[in-house]
Amino acid sequence: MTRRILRNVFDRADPTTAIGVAAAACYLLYHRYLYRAPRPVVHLVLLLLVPVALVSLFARRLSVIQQCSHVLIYWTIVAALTVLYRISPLHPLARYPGPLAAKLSKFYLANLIVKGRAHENIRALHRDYGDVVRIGPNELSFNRSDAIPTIYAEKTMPKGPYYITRQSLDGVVQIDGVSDFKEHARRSKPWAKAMNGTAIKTYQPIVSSTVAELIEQLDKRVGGEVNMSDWMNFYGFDLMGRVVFGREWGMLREARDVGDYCHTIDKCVIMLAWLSQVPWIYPIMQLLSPPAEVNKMKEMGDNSCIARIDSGGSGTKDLYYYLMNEDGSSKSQLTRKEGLSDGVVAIIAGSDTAATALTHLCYYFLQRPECLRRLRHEIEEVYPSLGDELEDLARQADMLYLNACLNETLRLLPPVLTGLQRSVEDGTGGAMIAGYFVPEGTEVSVHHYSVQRNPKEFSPLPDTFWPDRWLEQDTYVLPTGGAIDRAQVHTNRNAFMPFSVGLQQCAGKNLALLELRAVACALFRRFDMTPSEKSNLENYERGLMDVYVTVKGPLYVHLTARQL
Ligand code: HEM
Repeated sequence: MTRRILRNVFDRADPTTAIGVAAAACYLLYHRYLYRAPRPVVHLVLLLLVPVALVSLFARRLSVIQQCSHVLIYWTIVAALTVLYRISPLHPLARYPGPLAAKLSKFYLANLIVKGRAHENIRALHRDYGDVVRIGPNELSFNRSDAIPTIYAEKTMPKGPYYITRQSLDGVVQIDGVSDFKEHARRSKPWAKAMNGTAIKTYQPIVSSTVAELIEQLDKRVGGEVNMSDWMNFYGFDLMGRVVFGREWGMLREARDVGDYCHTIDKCVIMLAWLSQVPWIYPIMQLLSPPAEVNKMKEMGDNSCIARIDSGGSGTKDLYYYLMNEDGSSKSQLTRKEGLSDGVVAIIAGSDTAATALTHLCYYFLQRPECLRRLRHEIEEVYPSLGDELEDLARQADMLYLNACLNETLRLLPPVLTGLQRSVEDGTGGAMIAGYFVPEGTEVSVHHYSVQRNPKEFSPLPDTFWPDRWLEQDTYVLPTGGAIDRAQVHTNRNAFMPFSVGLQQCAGKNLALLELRAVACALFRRFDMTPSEKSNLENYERGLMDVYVTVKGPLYVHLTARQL
């Protein structure tokens, strides 16, 4: 009976109209419910099974070629409706300006990522279009410090679909991809314990001995040419291996990228940053076998974590000791899979970012040697005896000029340049951000590379390395010459967010600052640096790739030992 009715309907219905109605329904489903990275099976059903099944119902009236062309019509209608709606005045973000290509598709941002220039491109968009720019069909970028608390600190906006790449095939999410606030609170508890004052004190001897090894190696290379970018990577990696698991990578000792891990991580982050911009592709990619680099990165972390978990703990108070609750002092416990996943995060999040910040610091001192001389003066004042700066790291937290130099480096070139996407959740009715109404279902972020160079937040000379802006003084001498008084210097600390802000900010900030200060004090006290013939300082910034974290090029210098 039903079959007969259906046959009657399909005998009378116009195939093109039927396919058009089905395509419109498919579009509405995607638009209303499925725009956030659905499972591959949903694409398969809606984009393949539905049109193929539909044309097969008309098989008696359509030739094979006509059937194929009707499937094509279906796809074209879905695509056309998507495009038209995105650029129409009916779209909830229609009032926000931005390039046409960005309004049409996330491939616009993905393309910027592949080229590595997203940080500069988005800044240019803010210059052209204003403080709030539509950088994706459903995405806004803010270049305003008053957007920071609402987006990051008020616990109302969870992480956006960008973070889908933090999810593994078996459903475990790395801590930096956990969007539910309650679940995040559970996952971050062990991190808080691993980064409190007591834990940090236990890491200090490890930091000191790793810095000492770096210095020893650089000492052997005095008079020659040294790629500081490589050496900072070796340091960052070795330190994280030791602090996190007590593991020896031996990069400083062997003066090379042992296991090719630094290089592998760079390749992985480029791939993941691209995929994060088009999150609907990620579940499809997960069905394929992962690229060799991803396997290698996973293997590197897993090898260290599995050995540690299986041995029942080492008893050494390193980061993993706290993370895995090896002393049993905490009620909440990460599962084995969560422990594996966060162990890899610790290595990657901690090694690469710190190495990048230190290389940038060297770059700025090459540009402004007078700043280096002033820092050295402060180091020698705080540590009159050589060697103390390696023994007593606690004093470094209060070194005003040192911290001003680090802030200035992290302001101009934060190691995480673009990203930190959050969502205005469905069902909230939208949100007011910095005086702008943002409808629900919108992804938002503050572009910290832009906001940290915004003249309304940092002036004068927002693009110049000028550590003095972080100091409280009555008068300031400008790097361009001339003096200005305090009222003319504007430094908005609330616009400074290299570690992000709020509950989901960098879990390793305290350790990061400890290691940055330690290297700066020991390195610049002992060595002078000049750019080598191979290094073209003007091209250094142009060579940086913004792939969420920064992939940096070489920084060649000549090292000279100072008379101490
Ligand atoms: C200069 C060095 C560093 C910088 C600039 C930095 C920056 C950041 C930023 C911006 C985030 C927020 C990411 C997001 O919301 O998408 C983050 C998260 C994180 N960082 Fe760092 N980081 C640094 C060093 C470290 C170190 C040394 C560790 C520790 C091993 C670490 C561990 C983490 C973890 C676990 C998260 C995720 C936190 C969460 O989602 O709760 N970072 N970092």
